[in-house]
Amino acid sequence: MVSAAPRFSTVGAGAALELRGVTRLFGALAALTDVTITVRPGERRAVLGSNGAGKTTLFNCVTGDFPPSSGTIRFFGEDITHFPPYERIRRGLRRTYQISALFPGLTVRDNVYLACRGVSRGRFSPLRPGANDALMHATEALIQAVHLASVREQRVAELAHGQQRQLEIALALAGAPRFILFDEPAAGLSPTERRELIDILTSLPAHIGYIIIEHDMDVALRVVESVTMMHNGRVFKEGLPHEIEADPEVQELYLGAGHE
Ligand SMILES: Nc1ncnc2c1ncn2[C@@H]1O[C@H](COP(=O)(O)OP(=O)(O)OP(=O)(O)O)[C@@H](O)[C@H]1O
Repeated sequence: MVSAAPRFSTVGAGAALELRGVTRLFGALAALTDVTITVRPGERRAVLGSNGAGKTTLFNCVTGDFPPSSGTIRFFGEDITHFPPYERIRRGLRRTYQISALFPGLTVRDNVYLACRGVSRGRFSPLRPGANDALMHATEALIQAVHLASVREQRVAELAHGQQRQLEIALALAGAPRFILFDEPAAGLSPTERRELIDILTSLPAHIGYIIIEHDMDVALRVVESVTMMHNGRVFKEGLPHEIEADPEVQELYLGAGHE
């Protein structure tokens, strides 16, 4: 049955991401209250909830943009609760944003290249023979992974909205991530673009786990194996996609009237 208890907990060293008792206050407002979530390596999880449920704050706590007021966050066993964002990135954590973080005047290829260069930390030093080849190879592999090979020389400003979202996924994939936080990647996509997105997400290498915030249930429940439902800053339910979809309380709260 679907329950509010941390249903998928595998407490201990085996977790990719483990939040324990995470609370985040903004003044008197508790955006998150005592959130405990455990995600296994390679696991794909949807975080659902109405507007204001605390989903983005959850991401901000994990990335370090807004650290928790209390509680702990472990990433592959390491306590990262107080790490700055770049230390988390260095350990293989990535995030996409609702608002585009692309360079609109540059080509698709240059955007991906810069992302690979930015996270390479000298691994692809241009001063070493063949280093640039390795960077170009990584760039091309990511362009292929997000189905943008036919527009690799186009400027980002000329791309369709869906292609821009695909490019954001390529940037998140730069530098061998272990875990990605996807913030509403299907927002504003056409039905065709959504199908493309589902295809890209389900084709990611199996070792890359992710959490996806997504209001479009058709997308969210197709690309994950587990769901955490949030309400008023707390974990409300956890379950398998089909359980969450069929749950009367979830339907009442989230799928019913009033949800955007
Ligand atoms: N920087 C902030 N300062 C003050 N309050 C904030 C801040 N960020 C979030 N909040 C508040 O915390 C609560 C949770 O917001 P959050 O953005 O995490 O929800 P959400 O589930 O992501 O919503 P949405 O689906 O609308 O993006 C809301 O009441 C919001 O107003």
